[in-house]
Amino acid sequence: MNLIGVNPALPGISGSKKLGFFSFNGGNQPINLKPGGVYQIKVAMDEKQTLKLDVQGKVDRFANGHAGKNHSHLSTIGNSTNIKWHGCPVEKTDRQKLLQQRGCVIWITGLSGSGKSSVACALSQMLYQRGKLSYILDGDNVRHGLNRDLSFKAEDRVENIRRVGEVAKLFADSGFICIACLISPYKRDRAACRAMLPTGDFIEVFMDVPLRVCEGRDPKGLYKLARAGKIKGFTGIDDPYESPLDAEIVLQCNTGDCSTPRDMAEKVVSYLEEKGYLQA
Ligand SMILES: Nc1ncnc2c1ncn2[C@@H]1O[C@H](COP(=O)(O)OS(=O)(=O)O)[C@@H](OP(=O)(O)O)[C@H]1O
Ligand SMILES: Nc1ncnc2c1ncn2[C@@H]1O[C@H](COP(=O)(O)OP(=O)(O)O)[C@@H](O)[C@H]1O
Repeated sequence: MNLIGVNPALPGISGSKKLGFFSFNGGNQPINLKPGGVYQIKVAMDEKQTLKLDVQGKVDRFANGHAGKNHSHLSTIGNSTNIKWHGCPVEKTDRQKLLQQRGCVIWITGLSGSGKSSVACALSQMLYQRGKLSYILDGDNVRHGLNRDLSFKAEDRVENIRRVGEVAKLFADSGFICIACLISPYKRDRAACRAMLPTGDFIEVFMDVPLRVCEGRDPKGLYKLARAGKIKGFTGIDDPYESPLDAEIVLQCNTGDCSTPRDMAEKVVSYLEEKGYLQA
């Protein structure tokens, strides 16, 4: 932690005072101490002449990905004016300790029929068997409720992804491993969802399955209808899909002979394990 412009008379602090700004995960963030809270604050200078602060007690902590969280002032966020973030003492880290896992978002993108839902279900099952909590946000399912007002025209797909991204962010903040599986055809929208989360917590999984394989499966008969012109704007037929170039995990299947959804999910579990998401 690099402290900038902090009042050195820290031990005498009382009431609610903003101490200044410190660098946390790369950004300058204010620390607020609450009236009535008990804090032990150690200040030390390291060999690089950087002030070090060690605060123990109830402190408002900040994490990346909480754009617009302002603990002291009224804010305008989009069309919402005069709003103020309400912090609570039980935070993400506390929930994660309880669950013995780290909240994150596994974002599975790919064409219709590429196997997104199958991998999501296999992954959720494998995590459950290990005692890890996950929740699936499946595009098809979310369109049955929260996003029932949205169509498949470009601007509605954008809104679909934005809403699911925001919900996924909340799940991750709750400590869950949130598995979002949507076509999510536009790079920009996936990048926007990535930007909602702390670095590393958005794990993009690309179902790299070519159109001919997906079309060959066609479990819902939708490709057939799209080819017949009965569905307009179908992804991969007459609507675009922008493949990711920087996905954390690529699950490939070039032929009809693919590895099973379970084997694919295994790769995601290994990634989570390696990155420390399966422990607090
Ligand atoms: N025009 C069009 N294009 C693509 N897909 C269509 C369309 N119309 C209906 N469907 C069915 O909707 C499912 C995709 O919903 P998503 O919310 O994941 O789509 S998107 O991310 O907003 O593009 C998708 O489900 P999956 O097959 O599970 O991907 C389709 O069954
Ligand atoms: N790895 C796989 N190998 C062979 N068939 C698969 C595989 N994954 C999924 N499928 C089949 O492909 C079809 C589409 O799978 P689904 O998971 O619904 O894809 P999506 O959610 O991307 O539309 C289903 O009939 C499913 O049983």
